[in-house]
Amino acid sequence: MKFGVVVFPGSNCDADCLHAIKTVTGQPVDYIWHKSGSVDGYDCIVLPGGFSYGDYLRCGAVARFSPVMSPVIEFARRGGLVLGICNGFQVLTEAGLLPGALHRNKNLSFLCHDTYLRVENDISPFTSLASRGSVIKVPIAHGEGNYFADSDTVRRLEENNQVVFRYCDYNGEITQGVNPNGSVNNIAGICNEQGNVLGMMPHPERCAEEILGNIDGQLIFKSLLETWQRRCG
Ligand SMILES: NC(=O)CC[C@H](N)C(=O)O
Repeated sequence: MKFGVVVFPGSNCDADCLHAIKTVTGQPVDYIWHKSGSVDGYDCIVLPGGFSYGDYLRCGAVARFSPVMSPVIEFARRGGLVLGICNGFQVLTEAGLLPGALHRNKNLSFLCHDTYLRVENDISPFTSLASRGSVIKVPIAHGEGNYFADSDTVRRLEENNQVVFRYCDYNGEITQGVNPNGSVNNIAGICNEQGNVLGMMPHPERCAEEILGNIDGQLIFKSLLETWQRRCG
């Protein structure tokens, strides 16, 4: 399985993603410069976190027009696996690959701390090794992570099982104060209707090795590999 990590001007989690993928999956992984006109030969494209184009206009609003995004959109439409983390999630909503938008955090502060996530969908390619209702601890680091969509869209996301991760407490309960940024329905990550595109605000690459004191983020990378091996191996 071959992974590609897109590098936009201002990406700052590209190296962490590449390292985590290589370490956790043992699979080949390349950087893909944002000016690239092709993503041929890759099985999973990762849009990493950061401050692409300095977050000008809105986070992800400029990166969405990078040359690489046309082949990424085409790849996603053909069913290719695409993972957007934090700024990558913002790029995916701007590109129309995922519905809704990421607004400024409700307290208008940049937030950088651990969060607990309840796995709501255990059949997605990104969570196939989890069980529904299990809880993982994954850090956030964002200023615009307040997920918003109109009520019809949110209803559709819930009905179609597209909410993959929800902010919760360490027990998996949705209690007062566990929603860090004001996201509607405590949404921390969603997938598209087909399930091959995931956007999540928390950073699994920052908690994927023992030395970091938390390996919960491995779930996403190991699930991707497991899914790919089951489908194509
Ligand atoms: N870590 C990130 O990807 C941050 C994304 C974006 N720059 C924000 O502040 O919301």
